[in-house]
Amino acid sequence: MHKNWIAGEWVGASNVQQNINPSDLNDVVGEYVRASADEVEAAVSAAYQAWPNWSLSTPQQRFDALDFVGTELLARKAELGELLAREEGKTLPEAIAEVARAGQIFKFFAGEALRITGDAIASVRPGIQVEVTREPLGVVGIITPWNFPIAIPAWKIAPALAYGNCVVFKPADLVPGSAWALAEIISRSGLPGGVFNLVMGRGSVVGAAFIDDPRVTAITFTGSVGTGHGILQQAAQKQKKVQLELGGKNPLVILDDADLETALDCAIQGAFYSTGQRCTASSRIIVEKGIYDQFTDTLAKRTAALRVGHALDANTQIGPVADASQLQQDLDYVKIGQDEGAQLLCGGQTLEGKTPGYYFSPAVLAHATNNMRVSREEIFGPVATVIKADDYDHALALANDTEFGLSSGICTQSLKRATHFKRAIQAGMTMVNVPTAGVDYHVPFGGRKGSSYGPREQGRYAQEFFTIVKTAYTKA
Ligand SMILES: NC(=O)C1=CN([C@@H]2O[C@H](COP(=O)(O)OP(=O)(O)OC[C@H]3O[C@@H](n4cnc5c(N)ncnc54)[C@H](OP(=O)(O)O)[C@@H]3O)[C@@H](O)[C@H]2O)C=CC1
Ligand SMILES: O=C(O)CCC(=O)C(=O)O
Repeated sequence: MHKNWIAGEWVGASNVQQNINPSDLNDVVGEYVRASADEVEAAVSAAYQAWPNWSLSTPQQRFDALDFVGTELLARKAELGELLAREEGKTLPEAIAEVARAGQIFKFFAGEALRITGDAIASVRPGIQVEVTREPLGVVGIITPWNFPIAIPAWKIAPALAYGNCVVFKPADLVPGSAWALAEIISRSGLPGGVFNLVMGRGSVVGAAFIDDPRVTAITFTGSVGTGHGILQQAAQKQKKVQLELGGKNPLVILDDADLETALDCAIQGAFYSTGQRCTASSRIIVEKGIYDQFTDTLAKRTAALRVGHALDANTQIGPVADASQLQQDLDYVKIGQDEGAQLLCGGQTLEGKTPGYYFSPAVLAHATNNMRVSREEIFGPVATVIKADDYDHALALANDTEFGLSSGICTQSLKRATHFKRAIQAGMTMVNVPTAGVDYHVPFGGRKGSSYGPREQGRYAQEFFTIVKTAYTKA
């Protein structure tokens, strides 16, 4: 049985939940203890008490702990990748790559702990020196979703610790296994007790309890728009710092002059890999009218040929959907799209696997318009709409006509159009001849409009959220 890590000890025995493999519903990945409200309280207390000392820890101490975690994640990526694939349904190569990404993130932020800098600025008054420094926030509450069970925790926990904060971490209830494995490595990394705490369980119990606690200074959350907005309201009343990464309805624009193979690769990778369960997925494919029919026909043929199956099967390209409710959501949206007048060219159905699981064939909804619900709401599955554009200007206008603004992309051979698109698209990230999903680990990640709130995650920009600035004036 896998317990919670609170104040430097493994605790909890009651309220055990089973972690079920979405590729094989008979496979129990493990048993994990859900934290009680008292245990959440204990985790917050431990973090709050550990913080004064940890905030004064040396960059070397922080480097050593984070580097230890990164090294072990990289060394165990095959084993932990298998665990991740079993609990979330990502294919084994995708899962191993995600564990490696988590390891690289810990290594990156180990280095960042050594690179914390400030400014020395001449005062406008004589004899005074001004220093601007970055200080840790205190206790940071971390709430993560199920679709990246180890990379998203890594890119929140590693910077929080690197910049001297203490952590209370609540992973998604659906995928506690990778989070527990990460916490187990962190528990051996040399951090003093209470600096890092794991509290598994339902968001409505565990997450809600620490958001209200005045000792938690900041909350970083990735997940759905509705939950994110609720957390923001709750936390803002207590004047907490909040960072939200929410949904996307990411456009991939394909112009007549695009290299067709590149465009197809970008569309299939971006829309369907990782079973489309990425906030960066290319869920709206906007195609210029000159190549619309050829592109759409080829896309449908290639999508229909994708091999859906057990995440651990070497032959599988698309793993199962994460759970029954997500599967139902995908099926519902395919029906909604058809009812709205989009044409289902392939997929959109449940499939029988060799084992009982949540198998769903990737769906292409062609002749869609941008005002259909399937083009406006996040489906979070392997379902893409294909929308026809009259020309580049029309495609750009369609791409920007959304409440979201996370990722975006264009496939074109025109440097002029690519340059214009990069400037004019209203999104936090944009890609030229590269899929909208699958980002680097050392550069900023985040969106505009309804997709994000607060400073960027990842790369050195992460310090904007995880530190607070102090200005000191000294007269010698
Ligand atoms: N932008 C993104 O990366 C993601 C977007 N989504 C979108 O969200 C939809 C639903 O997915 P779902 O997993 O339910 O997303 P949620 O937003 O409900 O869950 C994200 C995290 O928030 C926690 N949580 C839920 N309610 C609360 C609360 N009241 N207080 C504090 N924490 C809370 C969850 O816990 P628990 O696990 O117990 O629910 C989970 O850890 C998807 O279909 C997709 O559209 C989902 C995942 C990632
Ligand atoms: O596309 C990626 O690499 C990251 C996607 C992501 O963070 C998400 O879906 O939550």
